[in-house]
Amino acid sequence: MSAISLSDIHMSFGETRALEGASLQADLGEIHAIVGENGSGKSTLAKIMSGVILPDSGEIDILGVRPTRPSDAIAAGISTIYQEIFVAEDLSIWENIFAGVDGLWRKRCRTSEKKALARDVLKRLAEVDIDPDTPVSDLPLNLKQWIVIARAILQKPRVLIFDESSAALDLDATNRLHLEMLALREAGSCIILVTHRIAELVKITDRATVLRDGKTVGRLEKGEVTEDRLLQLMSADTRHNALGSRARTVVPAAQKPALEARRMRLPGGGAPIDFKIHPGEIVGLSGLDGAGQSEFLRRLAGIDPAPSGTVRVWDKSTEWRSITCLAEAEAAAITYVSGDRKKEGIFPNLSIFENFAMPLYGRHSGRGGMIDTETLHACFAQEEARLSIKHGARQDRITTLSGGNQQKVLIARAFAQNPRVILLNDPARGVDIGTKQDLYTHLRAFASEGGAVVYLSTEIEEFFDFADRADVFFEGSLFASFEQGGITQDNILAAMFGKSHPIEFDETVRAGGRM
Ligand SMILES: Nc1ncnc2c1ncn2[C@@H]1O[C@H](COP(=O)(O)OP(=O)(O)OP(=O)(O)O)[C@@H](O)[C@H]1O
Repeated sequence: MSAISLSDIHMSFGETRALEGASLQADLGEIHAIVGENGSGKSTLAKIMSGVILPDSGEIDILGVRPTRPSDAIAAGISTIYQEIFVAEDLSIWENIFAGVDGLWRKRCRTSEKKALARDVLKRLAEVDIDPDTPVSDLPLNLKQWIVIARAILQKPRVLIFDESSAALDLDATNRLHLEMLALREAGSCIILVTHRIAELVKITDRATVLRDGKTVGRLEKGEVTEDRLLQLMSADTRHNALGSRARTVVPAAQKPALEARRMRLPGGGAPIDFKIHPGEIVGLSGLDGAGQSEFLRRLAGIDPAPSGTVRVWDKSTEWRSITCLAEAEAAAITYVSGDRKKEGIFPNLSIFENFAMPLYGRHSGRGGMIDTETLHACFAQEEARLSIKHGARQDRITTLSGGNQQKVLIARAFAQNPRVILLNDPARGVDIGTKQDLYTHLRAFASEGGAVVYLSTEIEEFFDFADRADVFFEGSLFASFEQGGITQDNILAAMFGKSHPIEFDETVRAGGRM
């Protein structure tokens, strides 16, 4: 029998059947992926393995234990890194790294040792040398993600479950994470990997279990884990496999840009940035973490002020209008979708519908401030169908949705605002491959009707056949731009590292480690 065995698991949340006959068998010394569309039950299965929720029925044996509480799982050597980044914002880095595992360390480890360990592990994982007393609230999202990963790895787990936990990491960081996973596998641990980054998964996993609508629909052995096979199993619908390439957008020479930045400098950044996007164009933004692309996008959206330079839009009635704050961006029909939904996207205490409708209330209210809920519900129905949002009742809290479906609500909200320019900051984080492709289709349709799309992604593959141009940031400035044809993995990777020509990468690192 396998070291990890779950058979015929059923689990419902009220009316929602999250798992309906899911099974998984994995062994120590392997990397095992759980794959499936948004809402197919992956996180629920991961939470059952971690003792966070108890299933309604089914057989469970993980290293001889059936965890009924998180502490059972931890005691048996099972560590989990969840999709949402759980850190205590008011505590320091070292306190966060040792939070919850203090009982395991208290007797053996003094505070000074914990601080030293915390500093060392972050040097290795995140390649930053940072004071372990720094409050976590001051840190960017990717460092918070590393803290959570460090906490799990320091427990030397026998089973380590990653639930969509590389989603905040850039390419370089993901490669380092893969090396950690491979080292743990070598040491005899089992890694359970839940991810939508299919290309990455194919490189690193030994076996895969595929879920569809809460059921296990396939188990793939090493040689069988291919992108095509996974897609076939994940979705009964074959439409996702037919993704044609995008015809190049030809911008008339005299056309005014939909949005432009002139001589913009980023805080602590490098050379001033000149940027233009025309109606009908899709521009991809990328770069290693901290290279400035995210800061740049936020300034285009009017969220943060630029230390120097201007952002402006062309409007037939007013001619040029500058954007210096959110209100001006909204008035100019610029919408922004954040990939950090927990921090700046969702309102966790509100319902699914309220999260969608909130920015639309002003637009759909009549005399006396009465909100036209009927129209808003019709808008919701349209977007729900467009993005296949899987949910229970509309009045349920947004937090009852799977992570990917929460993200879809935010994307739906942006579309429903009838923008002229849509700015997306890694929007497909945690979104399944089928929905990603649907999202590209909708963005293309939006562009073909004259909209402009700026799309930041940590996954280079997202730009192929999709973007008209890919702009790559390096050390706080715009370093290189590639047009269709030049948008290749080698060109973009080289520019991310500040090189003008494709670099010879060590294939083992590119593939995620030593196989
Ligand atoms: N606490 C909850 N209350 C109500 N419904 C829930 C709850 N947790 C999960 N669900 C529902 O169970 C189903 C499976 O959710 P789960 O989070 O396991 O999916 P997933 O495959 O991990 O999706 P994703 O890829 O989007 O993270 C979804 O329909 C979700 O809305």
